[in-house]
Formats: sequence, structure tokens, C-alpha cells
Amino acid sequence: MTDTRLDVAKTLKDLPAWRAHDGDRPAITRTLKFADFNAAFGFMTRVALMADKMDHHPEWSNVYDRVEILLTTHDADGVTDKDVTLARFIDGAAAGMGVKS
Ligand SMILES: C[C@H](O)[C@H](O)[C@H]1CNC2=NC(N)=NC(=O)C2=N1
Repeated sequence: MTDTRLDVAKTLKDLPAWRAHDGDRPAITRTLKFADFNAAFGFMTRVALMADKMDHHPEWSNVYDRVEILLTTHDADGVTDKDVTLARFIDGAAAGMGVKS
């Protein structure tokens, strides 16, 4: 079954650290800055394990202490509840490491 596509603007009202992706398809993005590479990669490891458990994977990149994340649901061509769930997990993991939004 295809997941229901959500309205990005409405979805972002409950995710203040996230922005609409300015690009080719509906997606939400967040850039996070950590103390150093070790912290950034530790965060990515936590998120990666959860993403794989959910079978829902971020598009992301890392340069030293910075992690850029884009969430979208490829199977639905848009943003769905899966992206919201993963975004909330990401926000919690980041907050737990002292990252400000
Ligand atoms: C076969 C597998 O379940 C799918 O390809 C999953 C894997 N991870 C995924 N991740 C994301 N972000 N979107 C998807 O549609 C998706 N689909």
C-alpha cells in the first residue's frame, strides 16, 4: 500500500527545526552542527540503526561536524508519516546530544 502524501507546509508546523526542500520534489530538510566529527558520526550511527529498523532511509551528507539531512518517501513521491516519525527521532537524538535547532 502506498503511504498517504502529506502537505509539506502543514507538516512543518509541527517540526520547527525542519524546512521545505527547495528543489525537484517534496521533501523536508534539516542541517545539524555537532561538536566535532566524532559527535556527528555517532549521531548518524544512531539514526542509521533506527532508519534501517523502520526500513525508511534518509538522504544525507556529512562534512566534518555538519550533517545535512533530506527526508522524503520515494515510494510515495512525497512526504509521509514515515518522514515525520524519522524527523522526530532525529530531533530527539540531536537534542539528547545538546544540539540546538
Ligand atoms: C524495498 C524497501 O522497502 C523500500 O525501497 C524502502 C527502503 N527505504 C526507503 N526510504 C525512503 N526514504 N523512502 C522509501 O520509499 C523507501 N523505501
